Amino acid sequence: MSAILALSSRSWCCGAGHKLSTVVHGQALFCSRRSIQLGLSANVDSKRLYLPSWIKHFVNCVKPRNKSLHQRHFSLKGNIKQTPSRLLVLTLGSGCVGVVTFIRTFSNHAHCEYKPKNRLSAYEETGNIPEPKLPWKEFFKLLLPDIWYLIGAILSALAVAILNIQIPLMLGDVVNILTKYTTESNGDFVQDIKAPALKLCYLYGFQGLLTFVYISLLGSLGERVATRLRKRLFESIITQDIAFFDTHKTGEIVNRLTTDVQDFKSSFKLVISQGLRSLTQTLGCIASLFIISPKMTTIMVIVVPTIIGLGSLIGSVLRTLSRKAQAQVSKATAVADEAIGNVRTVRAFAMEPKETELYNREVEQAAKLNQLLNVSIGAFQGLASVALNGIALGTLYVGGLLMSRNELKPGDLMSFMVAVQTIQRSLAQMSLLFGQAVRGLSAGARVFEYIQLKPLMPMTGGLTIPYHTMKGSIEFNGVTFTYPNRPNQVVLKDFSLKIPGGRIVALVGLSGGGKSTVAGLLERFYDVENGSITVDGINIKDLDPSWLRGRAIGYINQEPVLFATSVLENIRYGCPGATDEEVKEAAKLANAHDFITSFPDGYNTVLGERGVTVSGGQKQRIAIARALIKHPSILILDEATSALDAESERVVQEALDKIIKGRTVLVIAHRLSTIRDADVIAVMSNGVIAEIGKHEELKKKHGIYWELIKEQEKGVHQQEGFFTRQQG
Ligand SMILES: Nc1ncnc2c1ncn2[C@@H]1O[C@H](COP(=O)(O)OP(=O)(O)OP(=O)(O)O)[C@@H](O)[C@H]1O
Repeated sequence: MSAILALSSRSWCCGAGHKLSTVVHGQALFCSRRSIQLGLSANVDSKRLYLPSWIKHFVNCVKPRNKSLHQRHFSLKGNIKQTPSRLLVLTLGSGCVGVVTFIRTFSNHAHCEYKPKNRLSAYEETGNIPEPKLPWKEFFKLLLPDIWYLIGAILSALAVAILNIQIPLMLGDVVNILTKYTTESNGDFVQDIKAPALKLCYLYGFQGLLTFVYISLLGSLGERVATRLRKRLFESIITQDIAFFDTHKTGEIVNRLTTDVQDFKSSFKLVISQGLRSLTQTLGCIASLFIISPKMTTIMVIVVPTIIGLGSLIGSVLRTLSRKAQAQVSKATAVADEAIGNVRTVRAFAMEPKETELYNREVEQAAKLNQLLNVSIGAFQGLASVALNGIALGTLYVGGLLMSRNELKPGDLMSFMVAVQTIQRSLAQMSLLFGQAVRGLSAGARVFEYIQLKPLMPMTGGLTIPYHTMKGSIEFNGVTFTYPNRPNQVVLKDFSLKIPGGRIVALVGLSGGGKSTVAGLLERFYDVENGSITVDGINIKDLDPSWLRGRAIGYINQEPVLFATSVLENIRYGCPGATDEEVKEAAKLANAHDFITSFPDGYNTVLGERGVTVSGGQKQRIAIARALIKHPSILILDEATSALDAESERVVQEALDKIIKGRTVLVIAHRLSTIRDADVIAVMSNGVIAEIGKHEELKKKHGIYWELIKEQEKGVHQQEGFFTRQQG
């Protein structure tokens, strides 16, 4: 549409005024890559209007020659009646095409809605979740430390806008002098043009300088705010309750830290720079218009608000669409994150094609939504462009009429048109910014949603028990527990267990009986609903959680996770202040020193992501050293050896036997042979303790424990038979 308009306006006029048009448009644009892509058509629009040529055409039309006023009026009408009316038809026609495309794309989308029925259902957005809103108060608090950057940027952006309002007026003065010299030859042109031309030069110079100032200030402000936002978001995420991580996917969380913060930052910068500038220019230019011609301005004041109203209506549809598109991108990222994070499992099941298919499907769905969003934004901008160009044509028509009646000077019409074009460009930029602002607002709302999420459990604060007085006795009193994400399944029902200080208590039982849940509750990963858990008689809710987890309890589970750093730092993770010697001591106790020193880089050997570059047994012993270095009074061994082969199990078990001495130990084990010597064995079934006693006592009872032993012996025999058959 704009191309047609540009071509038509070119064909109207004789091509003069290009230089002037370049100067008028020579403003620094400050957009993100995305907004430039989105805004291409809008920017092209404004660049192709060649206003001075329009004016020249009009000046030619109305220039007093040898015609009567009536003749001039008639010829003007004839000239502008045909071409602009054709243009208006074309303009409105292309606008209709835009509307039809917009509606069709929406209806197409309704047909190809994709409903995954696989593991992706975990990422499905529940339709009833209310859209988060940006908490403005919180946001301003975050801005406060850099308020001077913001004030500086706003003031310089406003100054640029005010200069932009002045420029059309100055251009009008220049054009009036130029027009004077096209009809008369007496006078000093250089002298006459000097003052307004110099003024224009100063204005352009200042405009360039201030543009540099506000862009630099905003750039710095954006980075500082985004950094603060990321820090606060990460701190909030990492301190959330474990229940939060049961219901939120890693990819989705990471997306908020990366894409959402980035989108919010870009939008914020754009809205302050271009949005504020465009708004000021629009308001300022409207004031100028009133000064130049109140008649023409009145017409504009009626038309423009109607267009803005329609724009807001379409905008609300775009907001919903943008939210859907963002959620879908998060979903695709979450799929990739899970597949890459578990690449060994994927490889082991030869699921690469399935994972690729799954990811492709999600990415395509995201692309579809984003394309729809872009098309919709395009349609929106197209319509906005139609409206704005219509305004320009209308102004030209009315202005021409006033000129033909000598009610307006050519320079004034020039000023009016440049001001109108400034308004048009500003409005086009604002419509372009709208899409970006919508994205930014919902991205910001998503970021603040997590920042404001308050965990139910504190990270610090509460009682601590001095190391030398701590006995480590533990008591579960009538504990009832349900996982927050599965409220209908009661995992522990009135569960009671006493673990005297310095004793070893083993928890055994069928899979899913609630053994790991008991360990998790002792670590206070979750709070119990009914009953209590005490350490040395103190309810763990009254104890300092960071002391409880960081000092009092050492937790070793079946699948320890190591970090992609050196062995030394991995062990030191258990006690950040530990010396190298203390790290080595802990490694020796965990039977890890020898294999660590056999690595070419020894303790400085860097482990792969999640510790993939060491064997299962080695990983487990590094994890034991990491738990030991904090000298915990209580040890939880949750299936610590069950993932290991017989040889690794033996070495790890040796290490465990050494470290459990003098500590209160809760052992959870499947292999009953490993807990025979425990002081007490508790057999769990369906969330309660079904049997309790020593190994021999329980065996004699011929109950669940005895059944479990029989089952395991049968399994061992079957395994032995299998190997014998294989060898035979
Ligand atoms: N994070 C969780 N969210 C919801 N339910 C859970 C969660 N973790 C475990 N459960 C459920 O709680 C019940 C007890 O699980 P738990 O892991 O404590 O059993 P377990 O006795 O340790 O099993 P296993 O011997 O197989 O490790 C199971 O039904 C399990 O599905």
